[in-house]
Amino acid sequence: MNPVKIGILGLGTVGGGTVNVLRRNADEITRRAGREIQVCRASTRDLTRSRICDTTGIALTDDPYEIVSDPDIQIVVETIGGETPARDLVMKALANGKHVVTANKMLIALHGNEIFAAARERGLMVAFEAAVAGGIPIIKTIREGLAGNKVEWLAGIINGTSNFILTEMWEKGRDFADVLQEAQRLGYAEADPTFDIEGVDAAHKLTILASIAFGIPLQFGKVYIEGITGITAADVKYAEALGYRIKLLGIARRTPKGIELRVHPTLIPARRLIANVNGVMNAVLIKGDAVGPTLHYGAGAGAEPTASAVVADIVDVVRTLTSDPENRVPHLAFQPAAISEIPILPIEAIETAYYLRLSAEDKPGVLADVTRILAAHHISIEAVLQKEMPEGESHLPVIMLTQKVTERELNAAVREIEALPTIKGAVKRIRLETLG
Ligand SMILES: NC(=O)C1=CN([C@@H]2O[C@H](COP(=O)(O)OP(=O)(O)OC[C@H]3O[C@@H](n4cnc5c(N)ncnc54)[C@H](O)[C@@H]3O)[C@@H](O)[C@H]2O)C=CC1
Ligand SMILES: N[C@@H](CC=O)C(=O)O
Ligand code: NA
Repeated sequence: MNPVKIGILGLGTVGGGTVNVLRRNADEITRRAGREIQVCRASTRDLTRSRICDTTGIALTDDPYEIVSDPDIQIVVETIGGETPARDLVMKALANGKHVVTANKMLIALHGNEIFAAARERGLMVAFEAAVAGGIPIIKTIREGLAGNKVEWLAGIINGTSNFILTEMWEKGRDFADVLQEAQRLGYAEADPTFDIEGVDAAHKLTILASIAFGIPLQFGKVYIEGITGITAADVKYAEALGYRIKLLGIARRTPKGIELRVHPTLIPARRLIANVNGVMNAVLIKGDAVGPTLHYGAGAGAEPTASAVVADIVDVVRTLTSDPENRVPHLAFQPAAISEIPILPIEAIETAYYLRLSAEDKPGVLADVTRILAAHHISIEAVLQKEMPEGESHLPVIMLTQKVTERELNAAVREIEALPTIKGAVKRIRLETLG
């Protein structure tokens, strides 16, 4: 049988890694797919730049539109990233009858509904395993492996760059900006790294996970997003003293009132496996009603871990080239007509426990005022940590862990605490989840 011909758009970290894995494991991959896979063409913006892969036998172009309209290409692999021109290229590839494999979470989170509809109309596949948690086969796990469950909630460390930064700050006390530069050098970060550190990349991935876990449309605009830029080395140290680690988590939870969708730094008990997921590694904890909690761990970014997912998708597409499109696994796990509009809750309605850090004057009665305000808002305190006065400072750091409270109630209490003359500046708050 003739080889299946593929064209790759973008030969950077992920595109280059994909070529390397396809070449190195060609025999194994052919045995699995049933057909030889041949990368015929690839596009890259700068044809003269050195790259991580050998391009012998691959026709290079700086015009990706040539590839999506090439009648010989059966599968287009999109590893350019971003919205423009990726969206247009993917839509054109589909219009030209090509299956698509993409690593682009932004594209799927923002335009997946439209892209999958176009693919369905033409009986084509759009595979996106690399878009969430890099090399962890999490899309396949939820869509197929957990199909018998009602998913209750999931919580994931789904941005490798920010986990790398938090780990280096926690283990080595390194500077934020310094570690971010290293993540960029290693190819982990997005083209615009603010997406990583401000939680946007994790929110793109959470949008996709929530959709396939609960059978809801992709709704990036409804995710509450808070990144890690406000986390200081002191917060990491205080959390540790209380038995917690701080991780950037994406959380999606089904409640009787609606669905929580949120990305924010979170204190997690240090004894939990997920609290010990460090560096660029990702992990997704999923609670299904039948299976209970399952934890999925692996590299969340980097050339070959991500290529592992891209190549698996290519193999999936090749295997199904001859099968009836109607019988394939639906893009968003649920049958298109069964996708339902369960409401997404606003962040004020969500209940969590909190870590609060305040700067308080060192005199009697100050803590009593704070606890009085918390009690008036029915907020119970789980633990208090009072630190020595830092040198040259006029106020003491006081850390409190609360029990669960709605964000609305906590905001009201924090406003009153911040208005106390004995409290300096803003009260720092980080949400806390026990994930039990
Ligand atoms: N780097 C990683 O570890 C991971 C990246 N991803 C996703 O994979 C995609 C690619 O990321 P990387 O490989 O890291 O990016 P990269 O910057 O290393 O490579 C991008 C490639 O696309 C080409 N390109 C960029 N803009 C273009 C344009 N306007 N027109 C034509 N070509 C263009 C560049 O020349 C380069 O070859 C993104 O969607 C990213 O979010 C997903 C998982 C992990
Ligand atoms: N920038 C992303 C890359 C993988 O999706 C990350 O750091 O996780
Ligand atoms: Na994945």
